[in-house]
Amino acid sequence: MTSPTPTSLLEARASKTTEIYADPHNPHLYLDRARVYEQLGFPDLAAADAYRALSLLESVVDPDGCEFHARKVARRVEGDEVGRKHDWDGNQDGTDTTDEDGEDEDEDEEDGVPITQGEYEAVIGEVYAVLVRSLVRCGCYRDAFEFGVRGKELLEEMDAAKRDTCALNILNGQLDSLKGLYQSRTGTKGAIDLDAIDPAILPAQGFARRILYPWNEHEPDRKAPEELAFLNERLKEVAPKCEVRAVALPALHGDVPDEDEVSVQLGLFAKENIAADEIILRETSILTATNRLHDDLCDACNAPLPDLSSENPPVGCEGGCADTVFCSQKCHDTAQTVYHGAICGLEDGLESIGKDIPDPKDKADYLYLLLLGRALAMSATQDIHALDLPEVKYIWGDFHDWEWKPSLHHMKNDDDRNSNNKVVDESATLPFSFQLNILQPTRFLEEMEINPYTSLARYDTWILNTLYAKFRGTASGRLSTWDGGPELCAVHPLWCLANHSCDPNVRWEWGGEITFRARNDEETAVWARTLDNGQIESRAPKKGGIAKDEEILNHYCDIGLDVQERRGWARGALGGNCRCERCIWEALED
Ligand SMILES: C[S@@+](CC[C@H](N)C(=O)[O-])C[C@H]1O[C@@H](n2cnc3c(N)ncnc32)[C@H](O)[C@@H]1O
Repeated sequence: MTSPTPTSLLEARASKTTEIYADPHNPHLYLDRARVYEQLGFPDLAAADAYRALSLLESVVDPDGCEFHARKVARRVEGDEVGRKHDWDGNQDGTDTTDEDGEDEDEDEEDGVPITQGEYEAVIGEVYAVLVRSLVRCGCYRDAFEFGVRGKELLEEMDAAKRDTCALNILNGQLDSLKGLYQSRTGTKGAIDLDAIDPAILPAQGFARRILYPWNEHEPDRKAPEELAFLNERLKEVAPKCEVRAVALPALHGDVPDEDEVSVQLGLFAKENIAADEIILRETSILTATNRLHDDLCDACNAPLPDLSSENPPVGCEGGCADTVFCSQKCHDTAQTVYHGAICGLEDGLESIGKDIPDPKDKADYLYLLLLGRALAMSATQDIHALDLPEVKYIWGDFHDWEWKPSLHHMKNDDDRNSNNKVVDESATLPFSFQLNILQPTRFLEEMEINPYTSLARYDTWILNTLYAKFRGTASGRLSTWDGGPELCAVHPLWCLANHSCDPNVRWEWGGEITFRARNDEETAVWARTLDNGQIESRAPKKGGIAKDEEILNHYCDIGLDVQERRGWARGALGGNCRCERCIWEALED
């Protein structure tokens, strides 16, 4: 047997995906693709496929409790044999009904033959083993533990002759390592029963690789002249004195980044001199999300709603959604064509997702989920791939290069993680959890009355991960005046092209629209550092205003903090420690 190569694995992934599009309720295909993803070093995508296989298989033993039923596409071939529509090597026969996007055009829910009890028994053990092993590899220990216990119990209850002992051994091994993790976290020692473990002690959030997937054909070459021209056309409307240009920034990835390495990205520049205090950019966005329930904010742009008694009072949804209110007729009409059309009338189910978050620590992560929900609604309403939405396509995802790392798939638990529960793989910087990347997005689709299996070409997990990577690199957030927690976030696709400096030349403000205003003389940063002899040295602040061809520099953290604190706050948004001129000078690194 020849060992797999990245090329052969990518081909296997592509052909399995084609098979899935044509046979979307077949759990065997998801299990097959999960195995390929494991070998490719994507345990997150493997977990998502294993969970799809599991959810479909559950319909075999509990048909009434499941909305979607496991079946495989069949055809009548010579001799009345029932077989697959596709060969295992991925070649399609002439009966394919999928369109370009892989969506089934005839959508015949009853297409195919049901998966039998025998098939269920043959694969359920392996499905659990792949799911649990993959979740452990991502660091999603809590869900890995819960699925592990469920799978173990199920296999142990099975007739010994039918039991998959290999899968049971894998589950036991994974549960043992989770026990070890639990004991190290609780300081307990000695033998411990599984039912004595409180899963809430185990971390639920792990990490996935933040990369441009090798099969992602939606990412534009943002530095190509025609793409820059397109962005500049859009920018003319919101920032007529600014221009998007390519710029070489210090590469910040990695614990010890190479000081000479640069990352060529985009940035905003002044096309002409700009006076202090001049507002140079005004942008509104519809890619917004709030976790406030039944709020006094516009559903579309999240600006405060006008008074009921005002000349232009708030506008209710004409489709009858009681809690969906807009600040103006314009926002109402835009919403219908941009994101609300596909979800109009479905608010009861959708409202329950991601809003009422008990643990304040999780609020920011759930805001990203709500932003994801908005992007799904935009994609469904406009009938366009979410990665092709103009609000999404051109924004920065802070992706690492893809390298095939088969070693990732032999990862053990704690040995391969650092103390922050982070997989020691430099590209694994995308927060990933079973809830936020697998379960809740599926709920969104179901509440939107979209079948998550037949719509995979539009809403597969790698697409959601790519959206999350883009949102986490660019969204701005607003804190609640009530409890100080995050309550609003939005992506402003042109505003977010501005890079960071701890000596910025603009301030930003976000009400209904987001603005950049050129700093004046009183607002530019004072540089100060403590020398080895304890003396404080400072530098006079720059003049306000921005000269032609100067880069527009935003600030991703409070510039009044000292260098270490600033670096701490901005690290997430920058992907590493800030190395702007002020930081280098203040940290005595020059
Ligand atoms: C919101 S985006 C800014 C626009 C981005 N340069 C683009 O091409 O779209 C944030 C990313 O820009 C880069 N960046 C911004 N300011 C930087 C700085 N001062 N030094 C290095 N990288 C910076 C980081 O990669 C960060 O993840």
